Amino acid sequence: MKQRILVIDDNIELVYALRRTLEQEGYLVSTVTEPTASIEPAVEAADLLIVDINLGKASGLDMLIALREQGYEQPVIIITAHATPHNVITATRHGAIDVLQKPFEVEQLVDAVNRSFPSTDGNSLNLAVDGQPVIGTSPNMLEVCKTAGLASSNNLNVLLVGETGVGKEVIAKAIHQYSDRAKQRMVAINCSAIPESLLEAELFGYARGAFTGAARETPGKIEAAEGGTLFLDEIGDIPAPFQAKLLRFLEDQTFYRLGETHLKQADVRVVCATNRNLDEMVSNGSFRDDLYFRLSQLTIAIPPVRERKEDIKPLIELFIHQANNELGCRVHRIDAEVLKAAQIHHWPGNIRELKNVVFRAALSASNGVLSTLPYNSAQQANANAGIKECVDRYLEKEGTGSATQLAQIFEAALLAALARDLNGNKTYMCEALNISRNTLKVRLKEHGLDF
Ligand SMILES: Nc1ncnc2c1ncn2[C@@H]1O[C@H](COP(=O)(O)OP(=O)(O)OP(=O)(O)O)[C@@H](O)[C@H]1O
Repeated sequence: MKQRILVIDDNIELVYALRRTLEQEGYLVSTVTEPTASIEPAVEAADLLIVDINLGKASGLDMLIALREQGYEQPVIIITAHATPHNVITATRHGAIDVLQKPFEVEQLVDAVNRSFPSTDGNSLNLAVDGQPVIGTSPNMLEVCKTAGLASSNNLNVLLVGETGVGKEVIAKAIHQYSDRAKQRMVAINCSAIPESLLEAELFGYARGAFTGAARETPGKIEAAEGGTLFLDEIGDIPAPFQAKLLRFLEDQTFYRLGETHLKQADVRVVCATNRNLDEMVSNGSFRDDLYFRLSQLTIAIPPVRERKEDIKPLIELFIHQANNELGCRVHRIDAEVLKAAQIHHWPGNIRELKNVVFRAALSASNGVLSTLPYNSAQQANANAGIKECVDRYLEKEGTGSATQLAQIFEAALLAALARDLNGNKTYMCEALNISRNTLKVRLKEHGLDF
């Protein structure tokens, strides 16, 4: 029997095109273009829904939530021109199996539809959401938000990995805020900031007199997070003895306060983060493999900012707005050339660095325009953090390569550094390199740096 698809979108041309495509694929398609009308009968008859978020006066997300509340369990694919983290996480949190950003290729939709049918076994993806002003509509962030949505709908231990400043804590908060535990607290511990001897007391709590200075009975972070989420940041930095204790706790969520003999039972969801390479640490024996497997029931790799170029402009706009509010600056915009340079900067400190740089620039901006970005001098010294990292990565992955390959890596790093230093001005870049504009364009394109 043919599968029935219901398309809900107020864009008549798009609905027509989708109907044609899906019918050619062998599906039976019905459509709703005026979502104010009662849609339940049409939903009832469908095996899969394709829903736009912005339906004029109505919201596809509200509709999805309402349908779920009424017990409609069909798979839903969300299509939207506004794939913001909030929208993506909310959609996946409420059981959308995919979110496609408009404009999309017809094949992408057909692919998503085809994938949805074999998976009507109750294992469809649910993802998590965040209540923070989280920027990120790049394809890479879309994937992160989808997995965060999945995480928010279950209790699996989550491991967030990514370079410093990419937003691991932000995503941890998102997972918590969109989960059923949102009414309880998310309690964070920065494992690298606590002396080894105090980690256990901090996490499990202690009885009066359990150690010198333990003046009164004190609950630990696990108890503080009861019913909510425990966020263990910098998990790669915990010492071996503590790894064993944490593993024991994760096995059945029971623990003793230090100096007590009464076993306590916890109900917390554990989310961890690290910028270290745990795989490597497991291989060299500095991180227990059993703990690693336990912590990484769901792993979310958050890409560095340089792999989320589409997000840089909205992030800068957000930070300008924040600088205006928090520091009393009066910045209206960033100069177009400066923005271009920012979009190809290496950003080793990721979003944290971007935010600091924008705040500093906002303080010294004149005429309401950011006309330069004061990149960190430490990082400038490293101008070529990029070069070192590229070479290391290259040598790691590829072994020793040919001189030509290495030259390519240096060329890419040189172009990126030059574009940054010259604020993305191609005329100056051509002069500096003594090459034509066309050659510059080709070289930039070849290295994925075209702007
Ligand atoms: N998607 C985002 N949108 C807006 N701001 C963000 C986003 N992601 C991160 N930030 C901001 O960037 C800064 C760094 O984020 P966060 O602390 O979550 O990074 P992290 O990966 O946990 O860093 P570290 O590895 O150093 O612990 C914070 O000020 C945070 O608010």
